[in-house]
Amino acid sequence: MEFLGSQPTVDLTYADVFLVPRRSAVTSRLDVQLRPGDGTPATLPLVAANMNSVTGPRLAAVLARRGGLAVLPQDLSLAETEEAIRWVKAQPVAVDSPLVLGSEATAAAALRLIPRAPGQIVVIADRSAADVAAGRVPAASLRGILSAERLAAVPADARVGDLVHGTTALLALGELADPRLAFDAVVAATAGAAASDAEAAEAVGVIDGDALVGTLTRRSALRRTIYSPAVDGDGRLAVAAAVGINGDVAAKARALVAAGADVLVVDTAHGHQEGMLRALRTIGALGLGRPIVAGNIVTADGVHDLVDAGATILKVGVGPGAMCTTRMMTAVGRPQFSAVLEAAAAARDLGAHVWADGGVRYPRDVALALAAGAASVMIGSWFAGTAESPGELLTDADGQQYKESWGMASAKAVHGRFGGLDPYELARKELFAEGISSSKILLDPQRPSVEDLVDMITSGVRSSFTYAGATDLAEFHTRARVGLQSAAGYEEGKALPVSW
Ligand SMILES: NC(=O)C1=CN([C@@H]2O[C@H](COP(=O)(O)OP(=O)(O)OC[C@H]3O[C@@H](n4cnc5c(N)ncnc54)[C@H](OP(=O)(O)O)[C@@H]3O)[C@@H](O)[C@H]2O)C=CC1
Ligand SMILES: Nc1nc2c(ncn2[C@@H]2O[C@H](COP(=O)(O)O)[C@@H](O)[C@H]2O)c(=O)[nH]1
Ligand SMILES: [K+]
Repeated sequence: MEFLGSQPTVDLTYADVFLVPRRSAVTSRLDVQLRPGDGTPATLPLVAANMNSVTGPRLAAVLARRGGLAVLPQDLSLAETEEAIRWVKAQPVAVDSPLVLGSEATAAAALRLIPRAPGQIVVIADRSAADVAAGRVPAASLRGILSAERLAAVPADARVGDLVHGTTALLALGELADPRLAFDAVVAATAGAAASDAEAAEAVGVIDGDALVGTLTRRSALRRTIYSPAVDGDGRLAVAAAVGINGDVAAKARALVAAGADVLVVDTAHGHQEGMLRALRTIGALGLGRPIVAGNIVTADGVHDLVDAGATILKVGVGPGAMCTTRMMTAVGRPQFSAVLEAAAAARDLGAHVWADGGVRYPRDVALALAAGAASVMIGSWFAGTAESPGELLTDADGQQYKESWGMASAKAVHGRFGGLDPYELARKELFAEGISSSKILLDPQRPSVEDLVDMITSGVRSSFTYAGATDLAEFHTRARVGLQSAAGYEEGKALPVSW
């Protein structure tokens, strides 16, 4: 990366800078390759943050299916994390995991599972209690597929079993191996289907033997032709898991890898501290054979010390997070663009990589983090406002759907993490909150799914690469030319939703 004009003398964040277009030989945005090349199985430079309001098994599976990676938070118990990893590993790679409801469920119950928005579907099946407990969906129990659009048009207490009409097209998983042919198969199977529920009519059930294993819509079949899933050595969806720096770090790291975690993230607010170095040496000595991400840091010194202790990827960012009050509480941190730039340069010299963590609100911020040298970009709050994040889907007084988010150093998170301690120890921990305890993250009605956000972000970033004349991340790192802008320059870049 180079600066347009002279090297800046103050630290910068994403809003301070812009990318300059330059002569390009890349003729199509679809020729761009977004692999982070950081030693993880990810094929996209996107990571979902290890926050309780962001990453759960459902979001992890959906993101990995498109090539991103999600980090299960360290606040889940070991048993919960192992169960989450097992669930992700059991999900289909080529088709979507089915969201299943019994016929007796109401439309309101279905709309707590999926938002009232385009592209959202639910499977209706009459399963036995034993099948429900085992997570099995016998193909014979399938009653049909309903879209959120249809569910939103009926009374809240309508039984979903009464709403399914006609038969759902079924395709065998074995016939869907080739992504391009699978798209055609979905189109052929749904052509001319009854259109009382147009969106559901464009979805197929996918069976393997006598079990329903997934669904596929035209959109998900199209996505499959564009993205490559992030998978482990056995071809199962990849997932990362976080550990803190306290407690029996070795036992937890070993257990997470034994459960199938593909990447370990050692995470604490102040990553450049002895406790972190100790934890990294302990984990390194186990020889687990997994990429080790560590943070958070914002300096080249931090990179040197953490890599020396065994980290292969550095998580960079102190204070930029949407739920984060660290800068206002402590004055500590660093504007994120400069933090990533310095850390990435130091990491490159050591053969290590950087994840830019926090402060991403637009696709441009992802492009700029990559321009600064990051291999991948971690997103928290933005992904909290999606159908797949773990929180309950809520509706505010204006009818807008939202989910709650909170910081991992907030009083709420600290209370959850240390609730088992005696009251005195808990009270001491609660003195140091550095995050927001409750925030409302609206679902974008046009982009309710994390996949919709991935589409939006990657299309922006692919385009950034071609403006810079880069076909892959390594070229983007060298070809990106960055200029400084005023606040007015930044404002000028925004679209105008109403006239002035
Ligand atoms: N990226 C960011 O800007 C930030 C991120 N976070 C996130 O919040 C979560 C919780 O992290 P964390 O609060 O570190 O909790 P942890 O449970 O990981 O514990 C942190 C440990 O470090 C010690 N410590 C020393 N100095 C500090 C400090 N300045 N801030 C925090 N701990 C310190 C603590 O001791 P003692 O409690 O006795 O001081 C404790 O032993 C993590 O996911 C973290 O990434 C939190 C803040 C900033
Ligand atoms: N200082 C704090 N930082 C926090 C807290 N919870 C999470 N985080 C950090 O934010 C990023 C995600 O950033 P976002 O802008 O995408 O939401 C996350 O990965 C953490 O590093 C907190 O309570 N305090
Ligand atoms: K902030």
